[in-house]
Amino acid sequence: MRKAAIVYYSYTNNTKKIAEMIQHKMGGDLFEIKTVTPYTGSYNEVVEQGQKEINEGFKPPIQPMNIQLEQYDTIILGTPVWWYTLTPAVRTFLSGTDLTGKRIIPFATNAGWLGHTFQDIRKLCPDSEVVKERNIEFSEDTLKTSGKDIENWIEGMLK
Ligand SMILES: Cc1cc2nc3c(=O)[nH]c(=O)nc-3n(C[C@H](O)[C@H](O)[C@H](O)COP(=O)(O)O)c2cc1C
Repeated sequence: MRKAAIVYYSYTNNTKKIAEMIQHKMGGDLFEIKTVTPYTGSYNEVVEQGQKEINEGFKPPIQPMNIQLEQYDTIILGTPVWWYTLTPAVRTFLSGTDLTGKRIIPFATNAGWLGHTFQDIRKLCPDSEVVKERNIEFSEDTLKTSGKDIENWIEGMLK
């Protein structure tokens, strides 16, 4: 496998931790998706704002990422689950980036309600090969999915 790009968005760092675990185990380049306007306010306020954005299909502007896509044939894509789907910032990234012909390995961190996250990612990347998706559960900031399962999944990516 050629070098992979690990692209992720993370609001409370769970997804970031998994992205870093992947990089530590198999190498690759890390790219964080950041919104131009950060989410502010209490957690519950962000949960409410997130609901509104998901319902409206809002795509928040994201900061330039300077990712040279031609260097990668595989994109490992990490998103938290917000209201049963991918986060608005990851939607912006997928809508604005041509991933034709790329292999996409998505993972989603969540608190137990994955919803239709992977189906929605597939719809946004009709010209990519979306494979080996992985649901990773946390309880607040404690990892619930077994570390061994995650390691096996990461090792399986190299095959
Ligand atoms: C706006 C918002 C909506 C959320 N909606 C869901 C959900 O639908 N299902 C779920 O299991 N967890 C949901 N969560 C919890 C997060 O998916 C979970 O804590 C995730 O690991 C956070 O990732 P992060 O730390 O990388 O931001 C939501 C959190 C936020 C802030």
